[in-house]
Amino acid sequence: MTIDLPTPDNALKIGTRGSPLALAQANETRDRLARAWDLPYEAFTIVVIKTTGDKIIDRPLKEVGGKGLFTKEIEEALLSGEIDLAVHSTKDMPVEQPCGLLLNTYLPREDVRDAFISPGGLTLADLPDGAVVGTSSLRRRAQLSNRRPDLKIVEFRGNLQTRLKKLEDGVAEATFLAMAGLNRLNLEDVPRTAIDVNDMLPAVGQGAIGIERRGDDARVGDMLAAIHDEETGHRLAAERAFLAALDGSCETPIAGLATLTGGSVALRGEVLRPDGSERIDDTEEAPLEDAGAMGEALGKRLLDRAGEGFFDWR
Ligand SMILES: NCc1[nH]cc(CCC(=O)O)c1CC(=O)O
Repeated sequence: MTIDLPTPDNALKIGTRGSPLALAQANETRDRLARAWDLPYEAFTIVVIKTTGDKIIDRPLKEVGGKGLFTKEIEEALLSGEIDLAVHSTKDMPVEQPCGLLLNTYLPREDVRDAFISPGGLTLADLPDGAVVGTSSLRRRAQLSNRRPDLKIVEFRGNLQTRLKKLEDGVAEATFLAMAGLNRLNLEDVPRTAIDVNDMLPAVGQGAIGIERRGDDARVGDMLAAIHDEETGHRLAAERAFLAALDGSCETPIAGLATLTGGSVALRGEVLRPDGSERIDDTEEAPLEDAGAMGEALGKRLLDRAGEGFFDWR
């Protein structure tokens, strides 16, 4: 295969948000591409793009509304040719991409678990009755309310550093973060305990870096093929088809995690009422090639069992 590789004079442009986590993910992508194709770092430039979600930091995202708050400007830059590929946290990605764009390259997945973060070194089970916990995630809020209706949950937005500062300031006694984010930022000092996935099922796509590109850009497609992780790809095919069937937006508490055993993919999915008063979960398994169809079937089954109005606030 001969492909026209980028050079320092004609560098490949990698688009990303500007948060420390987003930059770490863009750097990992650049490192893997440089190694896979034996290119110098200078053959890539990292282009930081500010998204609507980054600009609005004082309101819960569900009030701002809509999907793609963290992706719109980045996808516009891809379509206009301002960047050649975009690096995302898959968990933040809508299930469908705009016409002309493809999201099907995934790097090897990090730890998928949520972390319980408490400066006092507490675990979830130790939290005293009525304790205040901060989170901006509807899924975590619903899962926590389901297990511990006694806790008081407060809104906690901002990037990882902002949230850690809020804990230091005593705004809440504990919060949750993805293990993947802590690991990618080498935040060994942050007091955390990893939560078993059976106690708190992660978000679809959690821990996976996804790379988006123009569908007609064969050169970038070839370059990305060298760093794609097949196993993560199969897991994400199941999880994202599950999410799509449930019409998951940031307004619905949904969790889902696929694992591979031998030649098959197993998926566990969960939906909750926003107030945590009810939780429905189920599992399904299929051969690898049926990952998408299986995910969709499980999503439809949960939707059926949930019935109309399940996700409404009350
Ligand atoms: N919604 C923000 C977000 N998107 C991805 C991650 C963590 C990294 C990942 O899951 O890949 C986080 C922060 C968090 O949930 O703690």
